[in-house]
Amino acid sequence: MTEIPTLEQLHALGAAQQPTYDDPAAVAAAVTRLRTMPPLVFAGECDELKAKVAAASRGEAFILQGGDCAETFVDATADNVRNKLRVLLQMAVVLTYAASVPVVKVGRLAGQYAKPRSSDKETRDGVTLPAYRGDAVNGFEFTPESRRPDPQRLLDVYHASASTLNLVRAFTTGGYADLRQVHTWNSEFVRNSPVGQHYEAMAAEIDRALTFMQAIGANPDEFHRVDFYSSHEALLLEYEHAMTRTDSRTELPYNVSAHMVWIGERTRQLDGAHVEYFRHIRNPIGCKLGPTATADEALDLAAKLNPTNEPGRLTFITRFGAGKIREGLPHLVEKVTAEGVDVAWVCDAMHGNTFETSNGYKTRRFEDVLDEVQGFFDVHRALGTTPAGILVENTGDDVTEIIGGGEELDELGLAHRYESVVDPRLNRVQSLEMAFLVAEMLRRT
Ligand SMILES: O=C[C@H](O)[C@H](O)COP(=O)(O)O
Ligand SMILES: C=C(OP(=O)(O)O)C(=O)O
Repeated sequence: MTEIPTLEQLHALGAAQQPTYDDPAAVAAAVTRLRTMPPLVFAGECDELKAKVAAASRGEAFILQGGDCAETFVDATADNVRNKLRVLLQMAVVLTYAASVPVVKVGRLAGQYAKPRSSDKETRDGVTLPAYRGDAVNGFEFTPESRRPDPQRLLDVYHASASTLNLVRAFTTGGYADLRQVHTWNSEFVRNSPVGQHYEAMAAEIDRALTFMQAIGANPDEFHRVDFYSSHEALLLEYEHAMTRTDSRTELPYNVSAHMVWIGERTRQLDGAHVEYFRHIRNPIGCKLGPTATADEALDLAAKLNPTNEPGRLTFITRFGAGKIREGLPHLVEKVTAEGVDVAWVCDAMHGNTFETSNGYKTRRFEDVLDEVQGFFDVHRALGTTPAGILVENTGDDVTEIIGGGEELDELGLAHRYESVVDPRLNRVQSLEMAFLVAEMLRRT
């Protein structure tokens, strides 16, 4: 169980969604180099997150997992990282204050560079090239050179993730995330929107509460830092395997490229390479479950991924779509619960709600995203089980990728600032609106 299978053994099981490299020696060289790189996270931090996920599964905390669909190297800048962190901090403070529950903050960042795709190829104007699979694999530009899978990019992922995580650690421990900065996270653009004003009013209440707590002797340093964790889909076996190390405290293997890693909907085959890899690492892990997942599959996955039923170890991230969740989720949750399986249920309100507009943009409706979260809460309330968190794809910028929301963005408005390289993300205002609405749902549970 603790001995990690070799890369060759994993590939022999059949690994879905892997790039086809044309230079095996260059792949081997990149893997060898990665194996020498220092860890990006410590095993003890992963254990700490596991304990928090366990608390969320008992209803004592709530997980907010958010960030880009796909990070890009060019966007790994200080401004972008700060903006992403800022919107997650704002969402977290809204959820914490409005629902009176500790929020476990997990970024889809510092490693979210590889994407599963529906098709291996993309055709434009009669030209067919490999599909873009994330900056970890190839470039977005539609040229043969750019779309060629390049193993050197695996090392670029490491460096971009290291600098992102370094900055996140500086922001979250160095004062930027201090609760007394709650007003400064409300940037000009958001402040002028109705939801921004709602946030300002709440921030003023938080200020008063903090002043009161200080007056009665609370230590202000308690508000100075926040715990923030990194996560990504562990898709590329070469990268994830090379970033697996033995923890010196316990002699157990951990993926040290992120605190939490998850298995995607397209790579969760019970006998496939990803499940085999994941069952060996000791991080808290997620597994996506879409509308085709059966309760028996979920039970088999839990038995394989968490045979000792360790609390906080396994999160099932459901992504049914707004139209299917009320019908599909109850049976799954009921059966898994009846079997005594310890799991945290998180709602990915994005991936079951994607569609293409008539003007060619991949988008989602804000109302569908919310409806899926509402369905998730409804199902858990009806069954007496615990909604442990939400997963969103969002950004700290004012992009126009998801229609609807308070700004009533329509299909034509998508063209204004559509920047995602794969799936559409909630912008800053939509993220904040969502936080207030979810806080309301959470308060009622
Ligand atoms: O983020 C999820 C998947 O990578 C994405 O939805 C796949 O998109 P595609 O259908 O455009 O390949
Ligand atoms: C690809 C993703 O989701 P899914 O595996 O659920 O399609 C994702 O969360 O980036």
